[in-house]
Amino acid sequence: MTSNIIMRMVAGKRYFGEDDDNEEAKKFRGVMNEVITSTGVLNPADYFPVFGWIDYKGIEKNLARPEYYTDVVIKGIIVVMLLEGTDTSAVIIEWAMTVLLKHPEKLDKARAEVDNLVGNNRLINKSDLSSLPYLQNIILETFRLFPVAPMSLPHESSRDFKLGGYDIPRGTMLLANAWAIQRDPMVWSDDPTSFKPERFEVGKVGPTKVLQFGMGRRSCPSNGLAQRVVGLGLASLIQCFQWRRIDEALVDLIEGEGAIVLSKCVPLEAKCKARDVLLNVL
Ligand code: HEM
Repeated sequence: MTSNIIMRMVAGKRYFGEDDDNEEAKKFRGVMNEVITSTGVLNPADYFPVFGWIDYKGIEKNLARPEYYTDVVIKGIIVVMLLEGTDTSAVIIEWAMTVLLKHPEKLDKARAEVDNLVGNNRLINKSDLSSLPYLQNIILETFRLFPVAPMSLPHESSRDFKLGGYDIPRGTMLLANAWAIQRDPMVWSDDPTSFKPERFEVGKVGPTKVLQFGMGRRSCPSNGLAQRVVGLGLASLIQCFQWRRIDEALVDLIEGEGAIVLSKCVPLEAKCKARDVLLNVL
């Protein structure tokens, strides 16, 4: 879904779904897999320059270093949109479904909210999202516990400054540990490691404490698009299907390692059954 949205924006084409058997679609999916695998990894040389000199993991030799805007750079921008815009939204929807399957009573509450608002004879659309506060709180709580970019993206200090008593020289790479901040008991006093969408109910903790899109002038430029894609994606899954765990075992919350995007270690597997609304509208 997320790849199709971005590719429709970039080239007016879809490469997943009904028409996914043609050669162009196969080639596109192959290229995307390769790009996600090679750019999603953390490069140890960013943290310890010595790894760059010996080109540990062979990452450096694959890095293009463009000097000016060419077709290659423009292509790079499109690839950034695909990279930043597909995996991120898909991963957070997967985490949200994971925690909801772990807490079926919260899934029931979200389904009741969607059913009450939308009913049984139409599919949810983007104008419904602002009237679904519990769904929004579920998304916020998922972002809090499983920030898509747990260390944000690397920034660089533009001048010397002091932070927490440390001197930080100009040109230092700075990473904000959103994962730790969002589980910090000093900020989240009410059981910070538990999944509690209710903590964001009006009058309690403000949503601005969650840094899911970063902060400042380099924060995510697609914040609005991403919120709508994640909201509509998750709400549609809840509205259209009845979800169950594949067996009695609890769903695991184990995080994958070593990537910029925080995905699950093992992809979520679940059982689903179409709900009446799908039969009514299709
Ligand atoms: C759930 C979805 C998404 C999340 C959680 C997310 C999160 C982030 C975060 C944390 C950053 C780094 C901010 C910082 O350095 O302070 C970022 C940057 C960025 N994101 Fe997103 N993003 C999402 C979706 C998207 C989409 C859909 C696009 C494009 C279509 C996109 C494009 C970008 C770009 C281009 C940057 C770099 C901005 C810059 O360096 O100035 N993101 N995003």
